[in-house]
Amino acid sequence: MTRIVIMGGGPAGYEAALVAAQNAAEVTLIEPEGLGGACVLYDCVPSKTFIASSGARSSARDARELGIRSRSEDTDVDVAVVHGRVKGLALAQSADVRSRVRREGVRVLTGRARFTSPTKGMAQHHVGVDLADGGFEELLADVVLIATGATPRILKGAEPDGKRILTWRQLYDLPELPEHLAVIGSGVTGVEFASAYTEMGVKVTMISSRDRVLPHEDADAAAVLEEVFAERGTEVVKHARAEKVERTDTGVLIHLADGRQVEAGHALMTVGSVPNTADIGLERIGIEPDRGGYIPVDRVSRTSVPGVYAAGDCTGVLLLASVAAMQGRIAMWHALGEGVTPIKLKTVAANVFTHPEIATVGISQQAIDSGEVPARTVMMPLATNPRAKMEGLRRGFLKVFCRPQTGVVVGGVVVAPNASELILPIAMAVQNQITVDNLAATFSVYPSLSGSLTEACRQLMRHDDLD
Ligand SMILES: Cc1cc2nc3c(=O)[nH]c(=O)nc-3n(C[C@H](O)[C@H](O)[C@H](O)COP(=O)(O)OP(=O)(O)OC[C@H]3O[C@@H](n4cnc5c(N)ncnc54)[C@H](O)[C@@H]3O)c2cc1C
Ligand SMILES: NC(=O)c1ccc[n+]([C@@H]2O[C@H](COP(=O)([O-])OP(=O)(O)OC[C@H]3O[C@@H](n4cnc5c(N)ncnc54)[C@H](O)[C@@H]3O)[C@@H](O)[C@H]2O)c1
Repeated sequence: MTRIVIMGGGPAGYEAALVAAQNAAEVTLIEPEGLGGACVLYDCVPSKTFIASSGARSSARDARELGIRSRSEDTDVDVAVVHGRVKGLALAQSADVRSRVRREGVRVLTGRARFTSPTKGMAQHHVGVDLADGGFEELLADVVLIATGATPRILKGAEPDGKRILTWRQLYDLPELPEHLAVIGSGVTGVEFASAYTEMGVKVTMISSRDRVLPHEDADAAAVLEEVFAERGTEVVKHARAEKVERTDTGVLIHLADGRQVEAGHALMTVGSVPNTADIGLERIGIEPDRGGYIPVDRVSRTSVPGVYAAGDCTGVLLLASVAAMQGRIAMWHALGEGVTPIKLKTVAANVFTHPEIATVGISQQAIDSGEVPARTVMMPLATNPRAKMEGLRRGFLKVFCRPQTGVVVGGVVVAPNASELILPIAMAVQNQITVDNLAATFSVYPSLSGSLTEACRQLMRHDDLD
């Protein structure tokens, strides 16, 4: 029986454990915090639960435009209930994962793992576990999966104190909503929290080191978000690199690299993450992390050392729960000799959970505009969609990209309140190489937002095949 040891119980680790157990391996999973990992306990699940509450407040506000009013004009936020719900749901989800992996026969150890192999190049790997109860156990493994994830990056001079200067993991311990929150860093994490707190009625100031928010996402989508921020009074301070965050009597003072200063009540640091790869004994087996500390892997999750795989955020390959889980499963299928398709990043659908949401899949507009990928494009504003009008949606759009000659769909963007759901047909088209003609001929419900997808595809059909 193949002995498999998995370091880390996040989506990469626990999904791998399930696959390995189902394929008759002897599996031990080591995790110090709780199953589901940082994803379930601190990052993805809590933030999306908080965003669900902020979305409920937005719906109450937006309902007024549709003629529905509550007796009081004010919508109160019960922070204790919101935070309690966030933490409770995370713990419940973690417990669900724990019972699922246990049911499959996985041995779970609560502790911290590291390589303890005496020399490099051994056929079997030694993994030492510093157990939470103070004990130590050493395991012998034929295959090891490193799935240790990442933690919030700490900016020197802006060390979080959990009171006024916060990482996103400390937000749900605040006794009240901040009066004025400065969000430092305008990547996906930063804009999701900026949007959620804006929708909660908090005054928010975004500190963006670039000329726009979401520098790595679709520029038109980022522009929509900036419009919404402007309409809701959320200021975006651009070309602004925070150098230091200082505590004051009433809150925080943020010192920017160009000498500007921004005052706020609380500062939320969303300046990226660092992989948890420093203290796991990689040097003992001969794995050299890259400059960012990430573990290099190939498309079936192999590291440079035979029998050692890595998956998830510790590899730096698209930091998404869905990708982490797929890398973990692929690693196990490969290690156990099952047929496996290498991971295809161009088919990954992702969503930014702002208000409105931004969902993307496949080739980006930027890759097309730069000439890197030849494609025809269409952009349909939702404002012309009948269902959007009925729902009072003024902003948002849908983009579809296809190959110039064949019409095969290669990518798309959706900006809409439920973009995370609307992206699926485009993702299916990209994954299965479906053409715009096929999508155009598909019945969509009338009236529906997805009607804009079939309409977009009809527009892309109108072309000269001899182009
Ligand atoms: C605020 C936020 C929101 C996000 N929202 C989304 C989202 O909506 N959708 C999405 O797809 N992705 C989202 N992500 C990204 C997603 O959370 C990560 O991609 C995902 O958690 C990666 O899974 P993982 O298994 O690699 O690592 P993690 O979930 O980080 O799990 C790794 C685990 O390894 C454990 N560990 C560390 N060191 C050791 C050791 N030495 N021994 C044993 N165990 C160890 C840790 O305790 C941790 O529990 C979000 C990220 C952030 C920061
Ligand atoms: N909905 C989701 O799926 C979701 C949500 C959150 C995060 N994630 C994943 O996590 C990844 C990381 O996102 P992230 O936003 O945490 O990190 P990031 O590294 O993408 O963004 C951090 C931002 O902070 C800026 N920054 C760094 N130092 C700064 C400073 N001193 N002052 C001002 N700005 C500074 C950087 O320029 C960057 O734009 C994403 O790419 C995504 O894959 C996904």
